[in-house]
Amino acid sequence: MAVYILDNSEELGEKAADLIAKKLNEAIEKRGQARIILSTGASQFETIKYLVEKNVDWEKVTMFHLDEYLELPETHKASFRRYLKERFTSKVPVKVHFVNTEGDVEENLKELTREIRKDIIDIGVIGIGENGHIAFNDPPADFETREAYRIVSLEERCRKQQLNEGWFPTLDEVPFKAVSMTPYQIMQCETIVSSVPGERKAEAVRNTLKSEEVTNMVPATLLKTHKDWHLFLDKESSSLIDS
Ligand SMILES: O=P(O)(O)OC[C@H]1O[C@](O)(CO)[C@@H](O)[C@@H]1O
Repeated sequence: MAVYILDNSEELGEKAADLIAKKLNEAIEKRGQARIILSTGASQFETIKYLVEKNVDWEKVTMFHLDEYLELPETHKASFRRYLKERFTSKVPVKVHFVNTEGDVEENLKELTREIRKDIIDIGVIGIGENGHIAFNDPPADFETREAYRIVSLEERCRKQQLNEGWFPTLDEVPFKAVSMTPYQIMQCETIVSSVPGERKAEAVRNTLKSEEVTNMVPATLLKTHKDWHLFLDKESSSLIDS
């Protein structure tokens, strides 16, 4: 595990993007292609903004999508497909595999699972929620399932976070269910980079780093057992580490 503490979210995003681009270029050099998983949310704004400016042969990169709300049209401003299209896939010519929640979702997930398991994933860009979640695996997260994706229920704190971030006008409008990559599948990435800026993440960061055990009540603790996990914090998100 490597922890980097930057002054602010801009510096955090730039440094995280540097590392992600380096890993993508190493994979392209070695295997002729690179495969990346991207997460979304306000915490990933700066990382993705700097990432698309990096010197990478993007045509050799395939992007997989981490999680998505169920029953939310792509036209909704909270749609993660919309987010990724606006901020990433419209800016760099990558191949893309979205979590498609239109039509037969189970069938779509089977197809996505076949695609993701065709080869290794070089890098997972995996944010951490205020409740310590990774993707939409809220506590208590299922660390056991070997599926790649599954349909999950969202806990109240996670839904409130989405409201507070301004993605939805009322709590009632925040979906109760989502498709999420599983913790098991996340852990298959060769490298994991977590960009976690901001004061509202300070508690989750402290709980993740301080917990002596891996616990599904703080799902991000699982990342501490990964062979190559890089955690990018800023002054605010790291403010409770020593408390
Ligand atoms: O950026 P946020 O909204 O704080 O979310 C943190 C993480 O949680 C998820 O959004 C799921 O809510 C991930 O995709 C994201 O990186």
